Amino acid sequence: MGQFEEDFHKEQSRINDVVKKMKIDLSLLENQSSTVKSDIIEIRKNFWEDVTVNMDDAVEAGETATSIKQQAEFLAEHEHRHKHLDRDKKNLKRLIHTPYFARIDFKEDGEQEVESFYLGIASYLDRETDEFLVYDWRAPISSLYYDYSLGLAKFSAPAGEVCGELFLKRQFIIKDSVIEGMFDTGLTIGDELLKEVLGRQSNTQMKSIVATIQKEQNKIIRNEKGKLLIVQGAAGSGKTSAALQRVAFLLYKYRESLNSEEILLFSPNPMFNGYIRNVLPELGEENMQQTTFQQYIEHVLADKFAVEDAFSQMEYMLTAREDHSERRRISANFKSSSNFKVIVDKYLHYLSKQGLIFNDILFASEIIIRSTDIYNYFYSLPSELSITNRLLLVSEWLLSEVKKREKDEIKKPWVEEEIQYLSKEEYQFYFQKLSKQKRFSQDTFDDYEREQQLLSKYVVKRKMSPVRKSIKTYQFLNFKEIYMQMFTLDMSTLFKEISISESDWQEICTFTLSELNSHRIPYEDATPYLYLQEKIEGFRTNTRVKYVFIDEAQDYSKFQFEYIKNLFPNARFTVLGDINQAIYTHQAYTGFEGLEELFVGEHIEKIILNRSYRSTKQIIEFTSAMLENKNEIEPFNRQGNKPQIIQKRTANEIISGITEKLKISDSNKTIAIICKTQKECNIVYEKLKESELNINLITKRSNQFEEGIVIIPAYLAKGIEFDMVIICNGSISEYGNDELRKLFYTACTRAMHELIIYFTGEVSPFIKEIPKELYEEVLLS
Ligand SMILES: Nc1ncnc2c1ncn2[C@@H]1O[C@H](COP(=O)(O)OP(=O)(O)OP(=O)(O)O)[C@@H](O)[C@H]1O
Repeated sequence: MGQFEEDFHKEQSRINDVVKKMKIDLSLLENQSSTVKSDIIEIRKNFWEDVTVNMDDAVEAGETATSIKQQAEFLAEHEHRHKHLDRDKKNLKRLIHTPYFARIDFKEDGEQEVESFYLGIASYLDRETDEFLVYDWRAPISSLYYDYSLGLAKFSAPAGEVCGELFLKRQFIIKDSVIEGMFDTGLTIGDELLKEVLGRQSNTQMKSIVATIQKEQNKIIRNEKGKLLIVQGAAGSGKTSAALQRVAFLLYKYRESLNSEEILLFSPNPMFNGYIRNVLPELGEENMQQTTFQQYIEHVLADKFAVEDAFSQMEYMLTAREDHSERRRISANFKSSSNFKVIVDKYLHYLSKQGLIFNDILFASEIIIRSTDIYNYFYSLPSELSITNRLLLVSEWLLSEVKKREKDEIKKPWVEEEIQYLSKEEYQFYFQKLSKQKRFSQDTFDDYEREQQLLSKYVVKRKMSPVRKSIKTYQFLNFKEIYMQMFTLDMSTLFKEISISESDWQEICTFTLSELNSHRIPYEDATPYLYLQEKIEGFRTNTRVKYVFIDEAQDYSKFQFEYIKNLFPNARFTVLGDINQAIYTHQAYTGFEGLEELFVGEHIEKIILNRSYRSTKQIIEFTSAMLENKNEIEPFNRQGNKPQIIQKRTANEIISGITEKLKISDSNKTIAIICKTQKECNIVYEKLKESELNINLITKRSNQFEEGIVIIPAYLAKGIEFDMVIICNGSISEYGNDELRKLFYTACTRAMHELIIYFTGEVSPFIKEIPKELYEEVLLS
C-alpha cells in the first residue's frame, strides 16, 4: 500500500470512529429531546391545574398572578431547552454527514509533539476523554488553516498569541461519512478543493464556503477592529459569501452577547434574500435580519406617497424618450450627490431662522391654535437651540394649550349631551375609573356633582385625545410643504458653490413639485426627504442593532449611507460593493470616499478582493476586458469555453436561436436569459412561452429565485449567478451608450460556466473593444 492509500485508510477509519461516537450522542440527544417534548406537552395540558387560581381579594389575586408567572416560566424554560436540543441535533446530523473538511498538524513552540486538529462546521467534544475531535472553523486555532501555508504560523487565542509550525494541511471531501476526496496542500488553501467546489453546478441557493475560504476573505470574516469595514471586490470575488460567513463568525465569537436579531443585512432585492437564505442555517446559525433599503423607506413613507423604487426608476431611465429620461437623469444624479446635500443642509440652516410650515390645530373642525401662532412661538425660542429641541418645546407648549382648552370645554353644553349618550359599556368603563378614583380621594360615592364633573373631564379628554396624539407625533408640522418649499425658494446664492446651472435647477424644481403634488415621491427624493425630516424632528434610532451589513453598496448614495448610519448609532458597519457594477449611473458614484467621510475619526478598514471565483477563466478574461481597470481582476484558473457572440438577422431569429440552445442544454443547469429592461423581458417571455419550455419570468416582485430557466432584467440579476447566461441582445442599439457599460458588465459577470451573447445589426462597442481571441464569433455570412 502506498503512503497516500495508507493515509487515506487511516483517515477513513478515524472518521468511522468519530461518526460512531456522534451517532451514540445523537441517540442520547434524541432521547433527551423527546423527554423534554413530552414534558412540554404535559405542562401545557396541565397548565391551569398546576396554577392556584383565587381572585377573592387583592392578596389572593397577587398570589394567583405569581403562580401563573412561575408556571409560564417553567414552560418557557422547557421550550428553550427543547430549542437548544433541536439545534444540537441538527448540527450533529450535519457533522455525521460531513464530520470535517480539513486537518492541520501544528507544533506549538516549546511543545514536543505535533498535534492534529480537524476542522468542521461545528465543534465536537468526546464526552469520555473531553478531547475535541472536531474544531469549529471559527475557533481561534482554525485561522491557521485559512491564513498560513506550511511553515511558521501563529494564531490569536484568548490568552494571547500562539506561535509554532504548521506541518500538514489536508483537505477532505466527505459525503455520508465517506471520504470522496483528500488533498494535501502546501498552498494557503489548495487549488484542488477549490477547483472541485467551483466546478460544480450552480444552485438556486447560495452555499457556504467554509472549507475553501481564502486568506483575503478570512480577513473580512474575522475582522473585529473597524467601526467601518469597506470591501471593494470584483464581481464574483466572494463579497456576499464573506459577509455571510462573517455573520456566522460573529455569532460564534460573541455567542454570549450577540444574537441574530441584532445583525441586519441590507440586500439588493427581495429575491436575493431568498437566494442566500440557506447559508447560515447550513452552518448551524439562525439567519440575521434582512431587509432592502426600499422596504425601509416604504415602511416610513407609504402612507403619504406612492413611493417609487430603484427598479422603476431604472426602468424609466432605460425606456423613456431620451429628452424625458435626460431630464430625469439630471434630477436623479443631482439629488444623490453631495451637492444636493449641501443644499439640504443650507436649507436646514435657513429653517432654523425662518420658513418652517405649520398646520393649524383643529378640534371639532374649529381652529384652536393657529399655525401663525405656532410659527411665532417657534421662532421666539432661542435660535441657539436646535430645530429638534425647539420643536420639543413647541409640542410641550401646544399640549399645555390643549389642556387649557380642555378646561374651557368642560363647561360647554356638548359635554353634558355626550354624557347622556354614553353607551352602557362606556358608562361602566368610566364608572369603574371613577370608583377607583373615589377610593383614593375619599369622596362619597353618590356625590352627583362630583361624578358629573369627573365624567365631563373624561369625555373632554377622550375627545381631545386625537389632538394630543397628533401633537406628540408632530403633525402640526407640515413636512411635505416644508420639503417642497426647498424647490421654490430663491437658492441662487447656493449655485455659486455647487456645480448646477440655474436652468437645470429650475427643471429639477418643476419636476419635483409636480411629482410631490401628485402624491408621488421619486426614488431619488425619498432619502433626502427622510433625511430632512429626521434632521428636523430628531432621528428615530434603532439602538438594538449591533452589526449592519450593506451588500451591493455601490448602489447607495451618500445620503443613504448617512441616513443608515444615523439610524443605527450603536452598529458596526460592513459595506461591500464593486465600483464596476455601479449600475445606477445617475447615482454619481464616487467609490467609497463619501462613506469614509461619514466615519472620520473612527476606525476604518478597507479590504480589496481582486480574485474572482464565480466564472471560468475565459469568462473573466472576456468580461474584465470591458473595464477601464482591465488588469485588476485575477481569474481563478478554471477552464471553460470562450464566450460566444452570435449574430442574427432579426429579433425573431434571436428567439429561435435561444430556443434551440435551451432545448439542447442540460436540464439541471440554471440558465438566465438577461435583457436590459423588464419591458424586453416581458416580450421575450411571451415569445419563448410558445416553445413549451419551462421558463420563469422574474420581476421586481419575485421573492423566489426560480429553478431552471429564468428571464430576468439585468438590474435584478445583481448578486446572483447562473451556470449559463444568455444576453438577449448585445447590439449597439441596446448597449451603445457608455453609461450602460456597467450594466452590461454586471449582466455578463453573472455567468459561471457559459456566456452567450446574441445581437442583430452591429454589436455593442463594449464587445468591439475586447480582443477577438477572447471570444468565439458566429457572424452571418
Ligand atoms: N473561497 C471560496 N470558495 C469557494 N467558492 C467561493 C469562494 N469565494 C467565492 N466563491 C464562490 O464564488 C461565487 C461568487 O461569490 P459571491 O456571490 O459571494 O461574490 P460577490 O463578490 O458577492 O459577487 P458579485 O459582486 O458579482 O455579486 C459564489 O458561487 C461563491 O460560492
